[in-house]
Amino acid sequence: MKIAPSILNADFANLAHDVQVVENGGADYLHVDIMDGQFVPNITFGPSMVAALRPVTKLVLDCHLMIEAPERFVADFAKAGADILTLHVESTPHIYRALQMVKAAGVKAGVVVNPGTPLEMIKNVLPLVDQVLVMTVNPGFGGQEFLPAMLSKVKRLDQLRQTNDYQFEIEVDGGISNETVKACSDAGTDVFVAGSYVYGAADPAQQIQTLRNIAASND
Ligand SMILES: O=C(CO)[C@H](O)[C@H](O)COP(=O)(O)O
Ligand SMILES: [Co+2]
Repeated sequence: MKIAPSILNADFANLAHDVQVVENGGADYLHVDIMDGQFVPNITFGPSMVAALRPVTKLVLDCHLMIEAPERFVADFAKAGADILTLHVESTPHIYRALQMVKAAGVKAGVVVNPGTPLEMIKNVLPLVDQVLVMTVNPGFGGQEFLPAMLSKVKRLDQLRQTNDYQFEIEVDGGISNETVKACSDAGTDVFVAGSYVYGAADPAQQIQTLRNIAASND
């Protein structure tokens, strides 16, 4: 199981410090939310943020690209030091080619589906990817409510993976907290993104530990 704090909810004026806090607190990935104001109704940052983060952390940089035609920026994010590039299937008519570009750049490739997008849309790229991200909120903002209907999507994805011996990890993103992490774990999730639950608390390291404990518990 992996915990991936999202810097969307960190203090941007003290980002290196906030990254250190979750790295020392046992995080596995650092989730970097890239938004372009087109694909989603919000703007964050681009490859220069990834380049700035690279020397200050050993954490895996798990970059979630919420941008139109992400294939335009694959080379820039790879050069900046991204470890995983996860692309929305809804963001390009050329998802297969875009994922091939990610892999050719030596970066792990992920595909992501919005809550309204069926798994049928990504069936043909499942043999290609290292990670499948199931959005458990509509993308664009942190602090939204978890959508429980997405649990059946995670379960079906896990079944597809077992039946076909696919190698990808399943990640969930949006509304992950002490109240929702266990259901996601039971459904077959490997990687848990958490923004406001981790950074909205006084002790982010404790929050990471709590998520890990609850996800791994047997009750
Ligand atoms: O991709 C995202 C939003 O589009 C973020 O990763 C996600 O919302 C994390 O924030 P929170 O845990 O507060 O829901
Ligand atoms: Co995200």
